[in-house]
Amino acid sequence: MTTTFSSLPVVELGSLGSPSTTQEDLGRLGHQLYDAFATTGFAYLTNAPLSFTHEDVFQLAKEFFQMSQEEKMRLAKNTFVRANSNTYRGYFPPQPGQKDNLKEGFEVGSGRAPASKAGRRGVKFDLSEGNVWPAESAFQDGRARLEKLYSELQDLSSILLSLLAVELSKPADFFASYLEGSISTLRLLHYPPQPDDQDDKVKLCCTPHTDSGILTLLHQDQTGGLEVQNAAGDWVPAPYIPGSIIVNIGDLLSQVSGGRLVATMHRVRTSSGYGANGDGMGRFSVPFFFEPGEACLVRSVDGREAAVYGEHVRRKMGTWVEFQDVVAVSSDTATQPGIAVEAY
Ligand SMILES: O=C(O)CCC(=O)C(=O)O
Ligand SMILES: [Fe+2]
Repeated sequence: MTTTFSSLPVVELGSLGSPSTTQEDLGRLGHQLYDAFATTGFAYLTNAPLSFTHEDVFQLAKEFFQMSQEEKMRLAKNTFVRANSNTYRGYFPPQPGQKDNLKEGFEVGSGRAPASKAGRRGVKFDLSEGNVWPAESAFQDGRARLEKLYSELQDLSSILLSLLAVELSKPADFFASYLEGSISTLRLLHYPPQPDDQDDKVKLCCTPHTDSGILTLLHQDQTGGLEVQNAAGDWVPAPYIPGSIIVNIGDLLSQVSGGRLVATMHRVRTSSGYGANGDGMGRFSVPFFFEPGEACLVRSVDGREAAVYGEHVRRKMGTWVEFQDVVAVSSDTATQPGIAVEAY
């Protein structure tokens, strides 16, 4: 159960990167994380052991979205460009019909070659497919930087999960099987600036939802707009705190914990301005979704719930805006060669 929190707790992770960390330090961190996820479902993490600064991450996101639309559409999922074979990884353009979810994104998986193509040919969404990348000339060493960021966020998720396992009275390696063939997703998001209508209605660029999976690590820029719902139904702002990332848990981890931990509703309001940096580019965020392997059998700590992870994703996909039927794309993109404009 969430509480009537009015701000998100802050968990200081500095000791994780230190060679003198003791078991006691780790135990303390585990308690703090458990408390945060049991009451709020969300926390700010400070001093996370990442080699990337906040600026590095958003520099990377901006470099990606500033590429030409043509280069980005070359990476579009085949929902948007019939000629492309990527079904699950890659670029999705803003969909004008999605007024409260207006965003473009780029999704990257582990990049590991899938064990076998058998049984995967012809599936509508291949959850284990490889990544697609912009041309080196358009994105310089962006691929290497994204792969490194992915790997550091995967390692951090794995450490956080081992701390949580202990809090759930399980061995620290309780979640180790989730790492085998893990299909975690690193998503770059850009919410383009929106016109400032002169009325009092709340305007959203990401509608209320809970994350569906295990653990999310979110980098957000200084624009603000992220809000988290407390037990009273109030939307509590979760603005960027310098040097922090946000962590929250998804529906599946809530089930795994036997309901001890909560997956909390959140949304993003559009800001009236044009992004915190006054650069007129809108808002950027970079969520990383820690995910088990497609074939991973996910069990609850008290042996009740069980789901095969890939099946869980396929069940949830219908609720993800990026995978809802694409009825139209903008006329700009529709006139590009090779782009199919039709429902699937
Ligand atoms: O953009 C954000 O800050 C949040 C995005 C989000 O909640 C999501 O992609 O699940
Ligand atoms: Fe989310």
